[in-house]
Amino acid sequence: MSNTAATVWNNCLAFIEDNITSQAYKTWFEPIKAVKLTDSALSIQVPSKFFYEWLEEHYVKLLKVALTKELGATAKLVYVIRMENTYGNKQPFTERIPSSNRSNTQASQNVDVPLKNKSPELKNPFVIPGIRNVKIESQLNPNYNFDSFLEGESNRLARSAGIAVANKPGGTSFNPLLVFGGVGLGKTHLAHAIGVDIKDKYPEKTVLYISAEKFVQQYSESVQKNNRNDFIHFYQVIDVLIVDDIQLLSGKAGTQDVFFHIFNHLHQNGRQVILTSDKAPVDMIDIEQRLLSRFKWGLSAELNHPDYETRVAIIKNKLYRDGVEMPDDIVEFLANNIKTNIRELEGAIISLIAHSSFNKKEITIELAKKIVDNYVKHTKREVSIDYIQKVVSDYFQMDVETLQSKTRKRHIVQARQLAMFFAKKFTKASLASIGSQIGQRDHATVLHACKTVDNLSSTDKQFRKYVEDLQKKLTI
Ligand SMILES: Nc1ncnc2c1ncn2[C@@H]1O[C@H](COP(=O)(O)OP(=O)(O)OP(=O)(O)O)[C@@H](O)[C@H]1O
Repeated sequence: MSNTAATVWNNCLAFIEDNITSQAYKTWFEPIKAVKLTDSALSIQVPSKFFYEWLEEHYVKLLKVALTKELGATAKLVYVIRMENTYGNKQPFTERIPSSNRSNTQASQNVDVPLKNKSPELKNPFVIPGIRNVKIESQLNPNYNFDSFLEGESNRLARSAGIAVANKPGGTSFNPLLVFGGVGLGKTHLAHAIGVDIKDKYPEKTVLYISAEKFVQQYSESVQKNNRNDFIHFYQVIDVLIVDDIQLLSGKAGTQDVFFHIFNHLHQNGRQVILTSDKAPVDMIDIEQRLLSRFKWGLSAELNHPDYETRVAIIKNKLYRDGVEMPDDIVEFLANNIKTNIRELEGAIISLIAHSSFNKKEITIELAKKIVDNYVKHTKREVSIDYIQKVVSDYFQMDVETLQSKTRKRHIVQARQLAMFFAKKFTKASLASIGSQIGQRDHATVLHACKTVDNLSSTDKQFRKYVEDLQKKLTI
């Protein structure tokens, strides 16, 4: 019986399957098709250039043994790269690899290099050593590390998950790790800290930090320059991908699609993905469902507002690092007055130090009050959920515990729903976070409350008056 491409390849596959894990076999060998057999050269079709690079880097020896068994010592393997183009063109196409790619490899003398753009086939991988590891600048800020990221109740889960991921990137169930929380609460700092720690522990790993904004921009440039595939390949070789402010992909269907493919590739290959967002996945809008469900695969860890002790610790740590001393009563004053944004807390400290050194004045409580006024005025618009509950409870002459209780009494339910409605309106907190702060309810209850308040205010005159009164009280 004469050999055909299919029979030779099937025999090779049987041998390969016995020698690697079934996951690797499924991922890297099942998608391959044998397309041609001439003399002792077997052509196999692979779905991407990246695929070819991966085979060459990881399985070239195994392929050589398998093929030599079938076709003898002169066996040759030829790759045909056929891309199923999911990014616009409907037709699949066969990619031509420019010869410059080959000269990048640590080539031996007798490399059989295809002429530039002449042939879509990469000949004889057995004599071409693997593609060199590309060096990618990680874009990490070394000052944003775990030592400078102080632990408190508000960030314990996210910080511990971050440390677990850094110890074993891609090897925990926190993949992706999604860190979410309001403005200035440390999402970027924590994301960098994980990357910095991974780089310390695993210097050979390729780590990349990128803001979602930059990612969107790079993608649209790649579309303009018609090199989307290079863009995708670049991201597919990364071991640890950190994307900051992922909510910015909202409404950008093309970028979401490409990110979906990159994400799947990384995830399937055990690489680590770390994302940050100003919202919980459940609150993200205009993000495709299939992508949202990927975000929920791993762990979503929230950064909450820091409690008083953590705020004091953050201030003291900053002063210590800047070599500045400040009386305890001023530290306490700052911690008591700037509660919802660590960036503003840091800003107040910097302003205070600058004022006192430029004007050569002592740091006094009066100066602190003046400076904090700038921030508090600014933050006054950011009403806290505690404050909303207090105002609503006072208005209905009940205490906050009653408002939060499990009772189904109509006027208490309405007060609770109003508190949820205003919390959604006046704060950046997620539905889940509002629910947990107003009587331990879930996000669906908060959503229902918001809809009910909307409906009642357009149909019930008395109820509309409640909404208007409360709105005034909360915006004075
Ligand atoms: N736990 C912490 N310990 C020490 N510093 C912190 C902590 N959390 C945040 N910071 C500091 O607060 C500032 C704001 O943090 P960061 O920029 O990471 O916030 P963010 O949540 O990414 O904000 P944004 O929503 O604006 O993107 C940074 O200077 C950061 O170092």
